[in-house]
Amino acid sequence: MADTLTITDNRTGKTYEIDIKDGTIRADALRKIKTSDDDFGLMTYDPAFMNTASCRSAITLIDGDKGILRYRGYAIEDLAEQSSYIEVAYLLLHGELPNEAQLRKWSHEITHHTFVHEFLRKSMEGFRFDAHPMGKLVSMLGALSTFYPEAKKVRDDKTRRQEIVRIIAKMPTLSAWAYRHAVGRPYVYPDNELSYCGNFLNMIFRMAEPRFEPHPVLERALDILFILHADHEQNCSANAARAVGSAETDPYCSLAAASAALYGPLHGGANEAVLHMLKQIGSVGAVPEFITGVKNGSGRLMGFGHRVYKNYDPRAKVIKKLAHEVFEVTGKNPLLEIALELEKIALNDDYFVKRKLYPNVDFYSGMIYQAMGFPVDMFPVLFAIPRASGWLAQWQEMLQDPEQKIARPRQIYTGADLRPYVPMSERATKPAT
Ligand SMILES: CC(=O)SCCNC(=O)CCNC(=O)[C@H](O)C(C)(C)COP(=O)(O)OP(=O)(O)OC[C@H]1O[C@@H](n2cnc3c(N)ncnc32)[C@H](O)[C@@H]1OP(=O)(O)O
Ligand SMILES: O=C([O-])CC(=O)C(=O)O
Repeated sequence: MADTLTITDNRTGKTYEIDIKDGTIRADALRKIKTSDDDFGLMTYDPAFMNTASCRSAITLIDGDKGILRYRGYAIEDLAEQSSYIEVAYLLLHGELPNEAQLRKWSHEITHHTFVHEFLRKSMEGFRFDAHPMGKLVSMLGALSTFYPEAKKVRDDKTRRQEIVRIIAKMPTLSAWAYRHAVGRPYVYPDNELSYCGNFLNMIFRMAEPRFEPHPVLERALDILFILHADHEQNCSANAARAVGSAETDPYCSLAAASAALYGPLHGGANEAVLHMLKQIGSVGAVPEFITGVKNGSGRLMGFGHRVYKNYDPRAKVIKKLAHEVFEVTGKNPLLEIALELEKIALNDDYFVKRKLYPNVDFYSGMIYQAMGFPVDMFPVLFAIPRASGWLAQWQEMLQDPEQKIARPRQIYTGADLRPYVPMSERATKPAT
């Protein structure tokens, strides 16, 4: 339903009439009301785009107040229970669940692109022994672009599909090699007989011939975690993938940018930060004092809070339940008790209740990864592997949207007015900084 909003600019006294449709003001409605060359028109000031829809998307729906997450209309809980990560990746990218033949073809294609060029394996050797695996992954994704110059044809449907398959296939290989480099063990090549997660676990943990045999509960748990992490609409890293991709940059570099965004502790790096926080707290008895510190500004409660969810993150609910199933096999992660106590106290504390701060996807996932034997610095990498399918779905949708243009927000200029250049001899002397 169309409606009209009348706005008066206090500075110029001009009045503007703006069309609103379905609760949304379109930016072109603002642009069109520019009345003369010395009129800058109207602009929205929305730091971090908290109230600005940067795109239209049919991929993922979040209802943050109700704690609902759906991929292409399917509830995340149903997908976690009944689907597989490879099927979900297909769903995100194609819009529909695959039939049997489509799934077979899709899995086959991905399985047969898992190998990466030997030169990349060698370039891993250039990193320091203690390099963070996420730093290595970001670099390796950028480096991959140099092996596939044809990927620059981003407007070509066939090329795009080829690169999508390659990236989903190669993410586990690069990630596993980043780990093997850190621990000084020989790299394990992909095994095309194995499932997506089975192959990844083999490349990570294999110590002797013929293969690493994961416990089926743990292999399935990893697959469920991959499903839960696959997409999350316009989060910081998807936004980075779209923004960089909007310049028609190739998908490897666009995903390197997305991975760099994910690396941050306020985003995908939070799973790593949660583990450090729980270790630092050290005991259930120390939780109340830690919470008091957070309320007094000592730092944030990592794994809590979300830009969109003002209710329990539905992924965290599934992960919390999954943690108990995993611990039946691995034994309980001793940090679980501290996490449960943190959640209990926070959810009953006015500070967190008033701000609607609940556990997010990163709160419990790390405890599962740790129980499976992954080192803490691999946690953001474990997030990036499945998120690649979401980034690629967002990137593809952006390129296919005829309304999408290069990402280029405006600004409110707060600097000096025009002033004459000051010769060096007339500048005030200040000590060099
Ligand atoms: C996969 C993901 O990316 S999920 C998110 C992972 N990140 C984390 O877990 C890090 C901890 N959480 C946070 O830093 C934030 O909640 C974010 C970054 C996720 C969301 O941030 P925003 O939507 O910008 O919320 P904002 O920073 O404005 O916080 C709103 C209020 O809640 C407080 N707050 C938000 N999160 C937390 C937290 N985890 N611990 C303590 N206080 C918090 C803020 O201090 C602020 O309080 P104020 O109104 O008194 O100033
Ligand atoms: O949506 C967000 O802002 C962060 C998040 O939970 C995700 O990317 O999974």
